[in-house]
Amino acid sequence: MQQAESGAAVEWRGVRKRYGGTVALDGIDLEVRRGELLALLGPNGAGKSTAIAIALGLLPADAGEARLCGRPPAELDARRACGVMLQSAGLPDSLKVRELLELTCSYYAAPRTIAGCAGLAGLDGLLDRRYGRLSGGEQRRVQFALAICGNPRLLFLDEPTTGLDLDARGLLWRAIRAMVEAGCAVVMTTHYLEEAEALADRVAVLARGRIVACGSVQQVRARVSQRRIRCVSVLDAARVGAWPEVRSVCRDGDRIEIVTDQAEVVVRQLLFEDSGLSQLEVQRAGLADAFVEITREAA
Ligand SMILES: Nc1ncnc2c1ncn2[C@@H]1O[C@H](COP(=O)(O)OP(=O)(O)OP(=O)(O)O)[C@@H](O)[C@H]1O
Repeated sequence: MQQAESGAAVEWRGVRKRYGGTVALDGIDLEVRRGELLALLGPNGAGKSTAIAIALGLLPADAGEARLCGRPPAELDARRACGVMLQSAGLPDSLKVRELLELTCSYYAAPRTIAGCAGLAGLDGLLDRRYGRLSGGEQRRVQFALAICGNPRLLFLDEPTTGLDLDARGLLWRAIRAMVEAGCAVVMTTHYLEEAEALADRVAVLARGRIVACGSVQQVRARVSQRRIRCVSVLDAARVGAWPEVRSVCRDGDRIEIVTDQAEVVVRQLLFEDSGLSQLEVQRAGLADAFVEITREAA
């Protein structure tokens, strides 16, 4: 199947969706290209799953449209180019992992080998186990293997690492990176902002059905001027918290941590008031800080 003329693997153009009185998507425009991972971020209920469901043709848009590789999502060829890992899978409990993989591979013209899927998703040793007897994290890895077994050119991952331990999460990150390097376009939702920071080429922040920030992780971080100051100090946290430039302050043992938009002013004041202050660090906003700030503004 040919790629869209625009080069987008998936695109949303003016997409709106309401459920009764609830506006889930309020006109979103977004696209993801081959070899690019877009992290779709947003608080609960922001509209992320609805956006994915519309792109997959599982839900109709009220207005606007989504395209997969330039085609309407309802077209079988367009959907065959996609791998999908949604939040709930509804797989039959009684089938063994190998059987699930063989069955799913059989839908595709050029699937991966079972061993290839198992290696990427960390399923070695689980292939002859029944799906229903696996732990939640093991089931999530099987769902990932099913999403990639057709060698997709476009991969939708809705909170793929929820419930995974650190090793399994690391393994999935490596597999996702390998897919992107091989030219796959990936749309991933996650509530783990360090995951978006580690994997995403671009992030889009949804709030109340609108895209309120979109760009590289650096660009989104740069949207907020916040800095975090950490130091060992005897100053009273409540007193520091009353300075007009300080947004928040907390004490952890002998250390205090301050969030501010005016780091230089606050650092000068700290040093002026506590000559014994030590271990001073100033850090710019991380993606998590930017996310909190941007979604707070949107609310
Ligand atoms: N079938 C439905 N009927 C009514 N309202 C719905 C339905 N599905 C979703 N909604 C509402 O639409 C809004 C967007 O939901 P959606 O599931 O897309 O959000 P989300 O960003 O994926 O949230 P989460 O992070 O919690 O998964 C929410 O207010 C939700 O309650």
